[in-house]
Amino acid sequence: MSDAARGHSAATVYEASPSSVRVCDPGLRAVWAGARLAGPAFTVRGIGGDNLALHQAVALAPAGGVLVVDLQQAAHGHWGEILAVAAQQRGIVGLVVDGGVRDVTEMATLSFPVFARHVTVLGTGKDHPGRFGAAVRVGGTVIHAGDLIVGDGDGVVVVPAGTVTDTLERADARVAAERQALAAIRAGTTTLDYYRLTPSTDTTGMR
Ligand SMILES: O=C([O-])CC(=O)C(=O)O
Ligand SMILES: [Mg+2]
Repeated sequence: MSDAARGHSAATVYEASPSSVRVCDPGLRAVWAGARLAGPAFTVRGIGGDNLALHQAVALAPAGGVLVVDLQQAAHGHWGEILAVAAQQRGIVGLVVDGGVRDVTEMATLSFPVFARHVTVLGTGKDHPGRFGAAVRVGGTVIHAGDLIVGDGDGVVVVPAGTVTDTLERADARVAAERQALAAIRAGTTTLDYYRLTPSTDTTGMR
């Protein structure tokens, strides 16, 4: 994972600041096992079933950026090996797309992280230019250019740009606290005792 989220997982980033971090719906998934990314959003709105906007975006996005693309959930293979190699050439960190992609085995081999709603071979047109830098709706949530995107095997979360520093500081603190909890649990403390949880159900008779 890149330094943009200091190596924190999507779940840690969310739990660090649940009132500000937004969660994409679980239909947006890593298309290969182990894919993870972190970086500022470069927002793209294209027309579902057409991928000219993606070819443009690869040429326009800054190095270190994550392409965040609204394609209206269209089940077409808008992105594949060719675009992944082109994106890597430009230093683009990964892709989050509310639509479909293909060539997922090749993207795993390239280690290019992609989060998408569909995997499908169906091809696209190349006729409709995109819009760049405006707010987009992806994974059921509104994402602005510059928001921090963090994706891994648990899904994709969005940290509004103005809250990144605070959220990552809280994430650091949460990881430190969880390290202490894990040490205590490995030493035999129950999670009920460690977190001072009082079950409301009487389980004394259950064996
Ligand atoms: O046809 C396209 O542009 C999508 C694709 O499969 C690739 O990038 O390899
Ligand atoms: Mg291809």
